Amino acid sequence: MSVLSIENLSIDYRAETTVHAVREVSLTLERGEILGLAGESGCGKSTLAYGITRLLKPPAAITGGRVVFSSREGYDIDLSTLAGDDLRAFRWDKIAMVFQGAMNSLNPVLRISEQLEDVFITHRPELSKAERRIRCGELLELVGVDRNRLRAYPHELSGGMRQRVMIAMALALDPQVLIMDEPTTALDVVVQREILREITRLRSELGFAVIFITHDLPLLLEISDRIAVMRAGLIVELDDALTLYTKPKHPYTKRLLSSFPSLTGERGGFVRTGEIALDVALDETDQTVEAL
Ligand SMILES: Nc1ncnc2c1ncn2[C@@H]1O[C@H](COP(=O)(O)OP(=O)(O)OP(=O)(O)O)[C@@H](O)[C@H]1O
Repeated sequence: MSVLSIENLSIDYRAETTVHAVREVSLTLERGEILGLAGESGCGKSTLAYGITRLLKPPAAITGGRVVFSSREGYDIDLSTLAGDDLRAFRWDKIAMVFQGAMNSLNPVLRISEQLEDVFITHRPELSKAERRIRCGELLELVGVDRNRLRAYPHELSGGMRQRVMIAMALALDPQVLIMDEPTTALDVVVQREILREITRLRSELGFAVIFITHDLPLLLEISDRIAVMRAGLIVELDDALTLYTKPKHPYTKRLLSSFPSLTGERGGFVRTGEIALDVALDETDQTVEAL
């Protein structure tokens, strides 16, 4: 059962010359799956993410296609029919996003509690102050941050913790889809692994689907159920992670795979076989830390 269906979506940047950044992309996101979107810089990954959520600003324009959301309650919404407040509400409620460097978008002069509470004040006005407080504490603990950090200001938290706060904020309203664009790229590798583990755990616990965007193919092979490979605005290959790794069809996918030595070396430690692969990778990072 799909939760999101992208049908022939095309997006142009209409600057001095027109760039066809996304070209008739069709994809379905199944309920509860992690779909990885891979491809080198400039291939259109972020434009696609912004297009799905209709966060594009001029000179970007959707020139064709549509995105349909199928709720777990059983109704469909064509996102192009939403505008203004409806669209904003929809974004937090049903589809939430975590973008690269999102942690830097926390307001430096407000405590974490105020920023988390804001989401509830705006979208769940029926909650009492006490209920909001409880929810905020629960949310922080959900992403592995102690609830006494609610009183902290952003600068008092590490980058990894701030990114966890952003993930908590994205999950506040129990969305059905989470779009993550390079959410861990700015973090060191140990923190990155911890956060990825958290995302896969939360996905199993809460059942949301994820579109995970990164140029880091080894990382995608670990965490994704399926992977779409994008090149010059087109999806050139889409398959389950293991098949894509073991039997890539498109020459570009083969090239992309061979550009990561960790994938072609003897160890092959990055091959995804579910949680175990992630644990192995984590153990390896732990050992590296110990060795240091
Ligand atoms: N504001 C803009 N005006 C004109 N062209 C743009 C604009 N933003 C992006 N593009 C072009 O659209 C194409 C897709 O860019 P996009 O940022 O979506 O790629 P990406 O795969 O997400 O890259 P990265 O991983 O570097 O973020 C590129 O050719 C880029 O140069």
